[in-house]
Amino acid sequence: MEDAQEELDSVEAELEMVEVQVAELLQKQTELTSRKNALLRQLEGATSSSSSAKSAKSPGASPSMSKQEMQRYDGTGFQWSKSVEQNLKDTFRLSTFRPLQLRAINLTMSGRDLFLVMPTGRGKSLCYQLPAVCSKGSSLVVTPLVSLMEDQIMYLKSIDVAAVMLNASSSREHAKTVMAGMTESKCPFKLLYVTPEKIAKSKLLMSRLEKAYKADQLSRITVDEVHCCSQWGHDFRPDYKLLGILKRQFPKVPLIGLTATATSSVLKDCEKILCVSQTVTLTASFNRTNLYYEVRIKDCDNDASINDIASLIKTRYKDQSGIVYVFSQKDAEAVASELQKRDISASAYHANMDPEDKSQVHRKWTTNKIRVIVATVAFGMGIDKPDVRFVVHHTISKSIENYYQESGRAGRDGRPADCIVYYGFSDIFRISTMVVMENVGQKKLLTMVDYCQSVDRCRRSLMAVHFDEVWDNKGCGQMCDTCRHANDYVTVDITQHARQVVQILELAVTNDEKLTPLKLVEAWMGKGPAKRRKMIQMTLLSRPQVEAVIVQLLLKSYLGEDFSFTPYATYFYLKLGPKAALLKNNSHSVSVKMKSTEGRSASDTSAAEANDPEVDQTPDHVALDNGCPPQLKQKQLKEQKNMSRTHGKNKEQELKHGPGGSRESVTAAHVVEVDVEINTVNDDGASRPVRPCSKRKSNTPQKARRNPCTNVALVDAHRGAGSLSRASLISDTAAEELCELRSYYSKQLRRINYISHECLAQPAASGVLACIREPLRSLRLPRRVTIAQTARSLWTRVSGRRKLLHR
Ligand SMILES: Nc1ncnc2c1ncn2[C@@H]1O[C@H](COP(=O)(O)OP(=O)(O)OP(=O)(O)O)[C@@H](O)[C@H]1O
Repeated sequence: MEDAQEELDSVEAELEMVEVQVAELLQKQTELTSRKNALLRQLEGATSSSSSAKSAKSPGASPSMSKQEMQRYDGTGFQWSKSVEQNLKDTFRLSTFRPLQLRAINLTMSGRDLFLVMPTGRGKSLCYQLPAVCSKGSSLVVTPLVSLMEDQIMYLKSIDVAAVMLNASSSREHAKTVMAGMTESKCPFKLLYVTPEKIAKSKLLMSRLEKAYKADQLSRITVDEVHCCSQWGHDFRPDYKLLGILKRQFPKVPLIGLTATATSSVLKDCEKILCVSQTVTLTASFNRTNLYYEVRIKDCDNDASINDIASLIKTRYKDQSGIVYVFSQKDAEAVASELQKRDISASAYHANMDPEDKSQVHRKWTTNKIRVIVATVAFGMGIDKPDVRFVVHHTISKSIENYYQESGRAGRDGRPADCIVYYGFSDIFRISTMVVMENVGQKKLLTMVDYCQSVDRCRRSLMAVHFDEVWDNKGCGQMCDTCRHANDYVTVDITQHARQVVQILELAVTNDEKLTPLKLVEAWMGKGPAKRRKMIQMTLLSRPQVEAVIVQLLLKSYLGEDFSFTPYATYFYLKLGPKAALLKNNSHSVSVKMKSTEGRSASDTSAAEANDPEVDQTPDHVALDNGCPPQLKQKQLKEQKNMSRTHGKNKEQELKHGPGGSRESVTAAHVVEVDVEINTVNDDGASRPVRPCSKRKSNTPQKARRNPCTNVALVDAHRGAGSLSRASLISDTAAEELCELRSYYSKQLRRINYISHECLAQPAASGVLACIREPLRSLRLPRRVTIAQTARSLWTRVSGRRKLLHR
């Protein structure tokens, strides 16, 4: 039995090692694959004729159109060209086409099926509205939202283009007139807007479309927001899945799908769903050069972020129009009311409002009677107010596509505008529970989190990767916070922190416990049951740093997500991720990029101020994180000042390389590193133990952490000058722990004493004790270890000696 047990232990140990190696290889594979893809994209970019009009390609297996053939569609020698030109000027009152518009119009007029991927506000609508005006009969336009239809119809009416819509709330009378008109030889309207639900549910509509098709009166099928077809798209709508019927029934009618945010895999899916093949895809660069992108860290105190937003609106965006996006209907009401309290003309907008109220709010905002609209994502697609100077996200979006779409409401007049997102730790998990049911919801959310967490990569480059676009960082033109503060970050080794977090989660597994992100943060910061506190290594990082480390570990798969469902709610937990085992390997390290403490905060300049010589752009303060709200910055600044008073010149060194010259730490709040020596040396060179310190109740670990620097104590003030080089700066918390450890150690010593007396059956004699005490006294623990490691190491040695005695 014993042999079997022994072998089992060794097999298990070996297995563990193999698992670590497998995980390491998998990590390597992921890195290599992503590098390979980046290189392939680079090569593809170098060979393609990309410009602002990036490419014309087919998302499916169908062959792409040749460059020459494609260029032909930029011309004006088609039979419809004259009419197109004339209507552009006379009907739409525009003088020239924007990039890709003419190509798209010529392609659809020549009967090709087409996907047009163009950033928000670039003018996709013209690419189906102008052909509709220039064609016989009417065009069918499938649109996801009634509000979108209303906007378009309002606009078309204003330029005298006849357009109608059919949706669930259309009266019977209206529906009858529209359907009758569809088959007339001179159709009374040029565009018919319908929802996908109408196509799926109205047999009458389908039969009328059939008649119109046969009468050659159905000129085009337009699918607006075409990404909604795909289950991989961010706005997947099941009824869009049924739109394949249109191309199956009316194969000769050209289809044009429009979207601002579809990746190639989404388009592939759309192609299948819509039953089109040989589709030409025109992709314009996603880049909107007039938008300034910025990420700010959201204070856990909601008031602080509201104050920050309010102050932005009242100063930087004084008298300007903008949108504040929020997470929920409740947030929309609350944030709008908070802004109103701060004398800002703001109104809420969300799906649960009365349609009449929604229209009223929208109208007032469009006519500048309300300056700020505080909205959920219900307010988005099709909003075409040209002078939106800012789009602030009070909560991060659920994906990059969503963020791009929502922030894209800004600056549609081509003038500078700002897109600011407030990124908060707890918001990640609120959204996570919301998107858990979505196909790739978690993955998309983490990409958005990665966008926010990034301190070194251009925000545009992150979007470019997401939208499969080859990107040159120069294209940003310093119009994002990371480019504007390019060297404002340091690389930090967080391996030890990662091990501590993993240890807490392992302990939770042992105790059959699940930890929410908040619980994990608190546990790591030393809150929670005393029993747990004793068993884990508490961190001295500040709360924002703790949160940043945890998010990084989640992004890097050292941590994973776990959900539990009740009939009323979904709960989010953190668990060990696939790469957690790698941390068992001593040679494995985890490093991340973090905002350095030096330099100007990203939040200090906007798109408008970027080129303003009046604005002072010299570094004026020390920042801890990406553009914290001023209140938070002040708090952190205060901490830093305290710190610098204590540590003086060492701070510089520690910020760059971490305590002791290593690259361990990044911010001042993290400089309390415990370097324990149980024995200290007297002036005379004799070794003596650390004096027990009296327990001070006021110095709870929490309090000590809140003000880590003011309680810094020198372990032994009586050290001689020679031993000062080894002196350890430890906080009261650490000193307290050390005292506890010492008393524990003494108890063990007494136990050994007792055991040794019993075992050796000798009268109480100092000789036995001396033989243990001396080696114990001379224990010199390695530098740069934590208290818990010290305790473990001590205990191993103490029990080793006890075993010796037992023999
Ligand atoms: N060729 C052009 N010249 C000048 N302005 C144009 C041109 N084409 C479109 N616009 C204007 O650009 C604005 C945005 O156009 P449009 O609403 O079609 O954008 P979009 O790409 O559909 O955006 P979204 O995806 O947000 O719906 C409109 O005000 C439109 O009048």
